Amino acid sequence: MHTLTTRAKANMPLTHAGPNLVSLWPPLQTHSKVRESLWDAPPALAALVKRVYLSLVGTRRDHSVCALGRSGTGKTTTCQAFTHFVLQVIVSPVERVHAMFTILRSFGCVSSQHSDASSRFAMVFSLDFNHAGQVSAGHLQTMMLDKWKVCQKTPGESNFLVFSQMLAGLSTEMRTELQLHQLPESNSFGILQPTKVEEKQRASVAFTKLLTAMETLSFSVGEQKAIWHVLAAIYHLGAAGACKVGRRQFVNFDSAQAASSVLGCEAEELDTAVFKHHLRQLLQKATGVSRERNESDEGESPRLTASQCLDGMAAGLYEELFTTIVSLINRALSSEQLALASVMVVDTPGLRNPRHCAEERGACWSELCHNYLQERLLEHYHAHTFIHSLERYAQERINVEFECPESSSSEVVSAIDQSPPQVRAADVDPRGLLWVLDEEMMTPASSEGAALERVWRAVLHNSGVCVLAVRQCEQPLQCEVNHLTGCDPVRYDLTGWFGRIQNNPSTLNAITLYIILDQSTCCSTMFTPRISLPPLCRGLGGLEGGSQRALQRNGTIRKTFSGGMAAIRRHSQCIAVKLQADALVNLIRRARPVFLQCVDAKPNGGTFDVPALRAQLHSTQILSALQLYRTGYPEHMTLSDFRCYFQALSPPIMKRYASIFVSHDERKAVEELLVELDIDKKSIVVGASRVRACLE
Ligand SMILES: Nc1ncnc2c1ncn2[C@@H]1O[C@H](COP(=O)(O)OP(=O)(O)OP(=O)(O)O)[C@@H](O)[C@H]1O
Repeated sequence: MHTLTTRAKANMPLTHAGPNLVSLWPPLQTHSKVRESLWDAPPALAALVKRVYLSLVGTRRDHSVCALGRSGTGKTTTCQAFTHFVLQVIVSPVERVHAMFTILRSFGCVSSQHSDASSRFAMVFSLDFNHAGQVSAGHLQTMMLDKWKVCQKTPGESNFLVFSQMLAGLSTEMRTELQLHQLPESNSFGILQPTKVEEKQRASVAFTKLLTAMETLSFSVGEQKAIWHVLAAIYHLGAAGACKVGRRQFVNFDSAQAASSVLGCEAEELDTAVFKHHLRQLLQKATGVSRERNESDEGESPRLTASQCLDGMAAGLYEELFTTIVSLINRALSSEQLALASVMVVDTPGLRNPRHCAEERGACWSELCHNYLQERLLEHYHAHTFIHSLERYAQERINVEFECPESSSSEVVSAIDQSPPQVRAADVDPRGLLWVLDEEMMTPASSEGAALERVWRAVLHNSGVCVLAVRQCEQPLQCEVNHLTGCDPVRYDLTGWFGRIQNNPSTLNAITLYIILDQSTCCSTMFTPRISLPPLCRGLGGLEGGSQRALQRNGTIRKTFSGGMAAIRRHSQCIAVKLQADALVNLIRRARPVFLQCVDAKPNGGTFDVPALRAQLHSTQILSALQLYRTGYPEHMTLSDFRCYFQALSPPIMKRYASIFVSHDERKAVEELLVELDIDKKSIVVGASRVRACLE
C-alpha cells in the first residue's frame, strides 16, 4: 500500500505567515515530548501537520484536509493519523478523538475485499483552535450515504461491523434481554453471528473496545442500552423477513414479535409502521397531525412490495441511530470556547468499481452516490489547484506560462447532476441522470429503462449531457460512466434503483418507533430532538452544537438544504444526493485546502500493479500540478501580511516607510521596501494585492 500525499500547489502560504508565529509554536521549541511524537509520524505526515498548524495559527484561517482516492487506498487511515498527530504535537489528549474513530468504524463501516473497514458515510471532523493555539473543541458532521447497506446483501461485503461485534460480544444478561440467545439460521439482511473462532474472537475484542470508547465519550448506561435495543430490533426484523407474494406481512411472526418487544411497542404498531402506511395516514388525518406531513405522504404513496417496506424500516432505523450516535459524540467533544480557526478533516467513501475486485456485476445505486461525491471533490481539487491559481495570476497581471489541464470531473459531474433548463425545448433535455431518474420515478408506469432511454436521447442530440462521460452498454439497463478522468470507467446496473430512490413511508415511520423507544427507556430525549427535521435532512449528522463555529458550519449545511432547489424537491432522494455533495463542498470551500491523494499500488494484494497505479496517478493530475508549482508563484502573502512580517523583522526600516503605507499605496511601498532591503527582484513579484515569492 502506497499513500501519496500531495498538496494543491498554491494552497499554502509562506510559513513565515505572521510575526507572532514562533511564540504560538511552543511545543517544537520547548517540549522534547512533541519532538518525539513528530519523529514517530512518517516524515511526509509530520511535515504536513507542521505546515497546516503553522499556517492555521499564522493566518488565522480555516484549513481543510481532504482525502481523495479509490476505496481501500488508505484515506480513513491517513485522516486518522493526521488528526492523531495534530493533537500530539500540541500535547492535547487524543483519547476522546480516538474513541470517536472507534465508534465511527463500528457503526459506519463494513468489511469488503479491499478493507476490513470500508466507510459508508462521509464526514467532516473539525478541530477548533483557540488563541493559544490549543484545540478547544471538536465537531463531527456526517452524511450517511449508504443506509440501505443495513438490509442489502452484497457479495464479499459484510453488514455494518457493529452487528457482528454485538452478536459476538454481548453479555449473557443483555443477550437475554434482547432475545438474542437463540439466533435463527437465516437473516434476510445478511446479519450473521461470526462462526469461526478467530472471527468471533476478533469481533468480541472489537466490541469491548467499542464499549470502552462509548464510556470515554460519556455515553450513559441507558443510552448504550437503547442503542443495543435498536440494533437488536433491526436484527429481528431481518430474521422476520417479508412475504414475497400475497399480503404485505412478516414471514416469521416470532421474530417480528421480538422486534416489537425490544423496541417497546405492540406487534400491531410495528406491523402498521412497516406495512400499513395508509392506516397511519388515515389516523393522522383523523387526529389532525401535521398537515405538511400528510401532504408529503399522500402525494407520494408508492406501491411498495413487502420487502421494500421492511428494508425501508431497517434503513430508517439505522440512519436515525447513526445520526443520534454522532450527536452523542458531539456532546462529548463540544465546547463554548471562542475559536481562532479550525482544521476540517474530510473523509468520504472512496470510488468503488466492481471491476477492482474482478466482479462481473454492474455497480449499484449506492456506488453511484459514492463515486459522484468523489468526482465533486476532484472537481473542487481541480478548481482550486488550477483554475483559481491561474485566475489570480491573471488578475494580478503576473505572467505564468501554463496550459490548464481539462477536467473531465466536470463532465462526469454534469452528466450526473446537471439541473434541468428553465425553459424546456421540444427535443432537447440536457438534464443529468439524477434529475432524469427523479422525474421518471414520479411518472406512473415508467421504469429505470425509460430513464436510460432519455439519457441516450440526450446524448444522441449531443445536447449538454456530456457525450464522453456516459456510454451505452450492450446489457439492458446498464450504462458506463467514465470516472476519474476516464481512467476508471464504471458500469452501472440500474435494476431496482427506483426502489432505492422513491420515498419509502416505512423509512419515515422509523422515527415514530423511536419516540416509543424513548418513552419506554430511561433516556427520554435521546432520539426525539430529530423529529422536526425534514425528510431530506435525515441522513445528516452533527446538526447540533451551540458554539459560534458549530453554528456557522451547520448554517452552511442548513442553507444548502433549504435553498431553491431543495425547496422545490423537498422529498426527492435523488436530489438529496446532489444536495449532500453541495453541502460538503460549500462547507470546505472557504477553507484553505490540502488534498491528500491516496493511491494503492497493490490493489489486489500481492503484486505491484503498474497500470492500476498509472490510472490512479493520472486522475490526480499530479504532473500538471507540479508544473504549475514550478512555473507559478505558489508561496504568497498579502501586502499587509508582508508589511507585518518586515515590521517585525526590521522596525527601523518600516518606520521610514510607514508614511507610504499610510497613503494606502501598499504596492508602491512594498516595491520600495524591496529595494531598500536589497532583495533580489527576480525572486519577488509584487502583484496587485499580493507579494509572491518565486522558488527558483
Ligand atoms: N499506508 C498503508 N500501508 C498499508 N496498509 C494500509 C495503509 N493505509 C491503509 N492501509 C490498510 O488498507 C486498508 C484500507 O484502508 P482505509 O480503510 O483507510 O481505506 P479507505 O481509502 O478509507 O477505504 P474506503 O474508501 O473504502 O473507506 C485498511 O485495512 C488499512 O489498514
